[in-house]
Amino acid sequence: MSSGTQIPIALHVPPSQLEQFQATSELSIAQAVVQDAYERKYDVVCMPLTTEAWKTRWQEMCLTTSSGVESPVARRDAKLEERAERWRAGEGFRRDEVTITKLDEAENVIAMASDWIELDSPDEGVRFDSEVALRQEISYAAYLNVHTFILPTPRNRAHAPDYARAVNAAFAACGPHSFVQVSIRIPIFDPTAFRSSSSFVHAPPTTQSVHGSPSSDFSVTWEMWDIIRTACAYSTRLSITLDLTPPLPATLGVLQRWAAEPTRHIFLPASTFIPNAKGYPVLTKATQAFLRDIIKYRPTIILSNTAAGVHTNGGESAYSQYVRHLEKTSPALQAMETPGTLENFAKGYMDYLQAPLQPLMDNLQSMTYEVFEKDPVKYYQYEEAVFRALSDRQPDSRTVICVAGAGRGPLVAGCLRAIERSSRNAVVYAVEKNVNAFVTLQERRDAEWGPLVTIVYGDMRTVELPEKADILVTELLGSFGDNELSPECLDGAMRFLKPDGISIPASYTAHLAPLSSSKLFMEVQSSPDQKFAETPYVVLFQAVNVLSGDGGGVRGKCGGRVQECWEFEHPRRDIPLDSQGLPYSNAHNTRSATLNFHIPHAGVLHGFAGYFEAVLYADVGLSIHPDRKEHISPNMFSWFPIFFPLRDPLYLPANSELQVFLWRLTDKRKVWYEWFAEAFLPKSAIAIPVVSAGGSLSSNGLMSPTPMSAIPAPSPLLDAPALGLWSSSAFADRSANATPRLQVELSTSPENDEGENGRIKIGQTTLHNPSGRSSWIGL
Ligand SMILES: C[S@@+](CC[C@H](N)C(=O)[O-])C[C@H]1O[C@@H](n2cnc3c(N)ncnc32)[C@H](O)[C@@H]1O
Repeated sequence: MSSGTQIPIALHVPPSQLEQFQATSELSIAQAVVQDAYERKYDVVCMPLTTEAWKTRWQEMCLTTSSGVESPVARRDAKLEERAERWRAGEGFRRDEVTITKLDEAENVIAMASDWIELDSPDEGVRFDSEVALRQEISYAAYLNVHTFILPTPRNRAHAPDYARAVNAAFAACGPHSFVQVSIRIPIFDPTAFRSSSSFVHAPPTTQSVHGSPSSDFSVTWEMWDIIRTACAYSTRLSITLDLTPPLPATLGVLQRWAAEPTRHIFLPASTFIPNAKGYPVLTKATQAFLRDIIKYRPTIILSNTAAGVHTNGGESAYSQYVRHLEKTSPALQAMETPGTLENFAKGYMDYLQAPLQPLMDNLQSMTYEVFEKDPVKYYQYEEAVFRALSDRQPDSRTVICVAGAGRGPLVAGCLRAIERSSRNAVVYAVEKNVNAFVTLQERRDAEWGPLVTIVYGDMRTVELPEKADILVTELLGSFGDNELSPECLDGAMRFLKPDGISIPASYTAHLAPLSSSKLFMEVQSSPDQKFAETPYVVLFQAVNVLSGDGGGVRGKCGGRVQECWEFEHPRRDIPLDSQGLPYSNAHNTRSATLNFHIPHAGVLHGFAGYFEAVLYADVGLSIHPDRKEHISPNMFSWFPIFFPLRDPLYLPANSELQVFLWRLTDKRKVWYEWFAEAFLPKSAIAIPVVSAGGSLSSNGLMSPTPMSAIPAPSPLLDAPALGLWSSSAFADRSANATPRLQVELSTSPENDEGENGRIKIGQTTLHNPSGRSSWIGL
């Protein structure tokens, strides 16, 4: 058996191999199969629930004609028809038709439904009789407490809804107290390779044989899965057994979509392995990379046909050993085991929806501060920013630093270290409105900090300081930058900043990407209250897929994979202020974004991922932007992304465009977000092949680079060193109130410009959270 941390490896025992096992006085056939697998060092057995005897009886009853020949036209024997009718009325299995009869035989067995069941047969009669057979099998599996029941591959796109409806009905057949998990065996692509050349035909036929046009589209099997899980209302008891029998496509975008689905098992036959130079079984580079990544979800790997000598060297154990090698060298699993990484820190938080903090309205607990303070990266970046700002000041100057929202004091300590490193003359004021944290600040002032630090209790929007500050240091940032009301708090704190004073952070931006995730959608839907589908959450994403691609899309009008929504800059000197130095209204903190995303592969939109990036000072910053964080603030784990859910999923075909509208709105008491999206299909996309995230398929089917007609705006932080624009001296030359970031015009190609007429509207979401009815942040 495997150790607790290893992923389980199962042995697939097909119906033909069951015959090799004999029942003895001590062991039933099922027990003999399981014992044999243990001896061969497998953890679990994957075997059929039924025998050949059941197949034979079903075929006799449901397919055979009086002449014994399967024929749609011949008249059926009246006796057979009567037998079939009695069976349809609810007759069960005979003892020799099932492989398992006792509860203890079912432990450590993944059961497979009869592989001849054709819920999507072109023949209506076969479909209905297959459904009766499935109900019988699944209710028997539930009776025996089988934990997982794998259904045969859907083979016929044209009848995928028939398959889906039958699966949903089968769940009901198990009864309300069953926990049996149903897994659909799905190849990543190319169902034609799986299409049985001799589909059953019921007699007499009631419909014409329709298979739908053969398609090599990578999306077909995923589409069938999407129909099934939608018909089953995203049941948590439904999962995927991903069948890696056909070779994997090389385009990552196609593979990524399976990461956003509940893939619990991977079916990996010996034939998928290729021989290495010494004849040992190994996997192609694409399959290796795919498995190394998906292994982080701890699927059960079902190995098949490993004893058949498909490869000349290594023997049967070489396949499991190779899987273990991939597991050991999986970067995702390694990161989870390495202290100091985000993955290690957040092991228990993956894909869990958390309500964002409201540090302005609520007083944080000491435990919450304790968790923040475990992240050395954030505090180092702040210290470095203050150090650079101090170093840019005259050596003989006196600097007043104000840390507003000091919490338990880690930024104060960072400022003191920066003062020492820069050898500047400076004092620190620490402002905090959390009465409880203020006790900790008093303690640290007395025990650690001494006379350089003055602590002030109060709200930075109203408190008075004895002198004005040169540098205002705050960390009021949420996962989306402004969602913990940093803009509003800083408006108040600007009263005590000198006219030429600076804010750390100088600016922050919010970024968005369209996201698919069954898991997150199911979590949101688990509450009937619509409020939960209109609330942004903080989530560490794992089983998700970003649906957008880079490259402008078919019309050349789309932006990048992750797009910037808006920006806040501090200090902002263009706002009229009242006699107390406060803005008259909060209107200047409203924002709106209209973003156009290219969707290269078909997918289901479940919501949006939100990220932030902040310029602290010069080129020192913080980022959780998925493509830039590792360059700007590597291994920082203080913030997880934000998730804006959708109330209903929105299907997006390959090469579609998604236009997203997001608003940050405000009244006197609160701030809230509203969101809405529309889907379009470019007219010219209807005739073109699938375009991948990183390139396009040319007419000969080979990859060619995508023409970059629209480029994403570069990061102000990332691009700074490369362009040499934001060195400290270059920044010092800029006007004091300008934020150091680049403005880049998005270019579009006029020859592709078809205007609004160039695309057809295909769908939209509802408006989420109108007037902040479900979620808001209190001022
Ligand atoms: C995210 S915590 C950061 C704490 C600390 N600076 C750190 O980095 O560990 C934000 C802190 O700002 C405080 N805060 C939020 N709004 C404030 C306001 N208007 N006036 C004073 N303090 C505020 C909160 O109580 C909280 O302690």
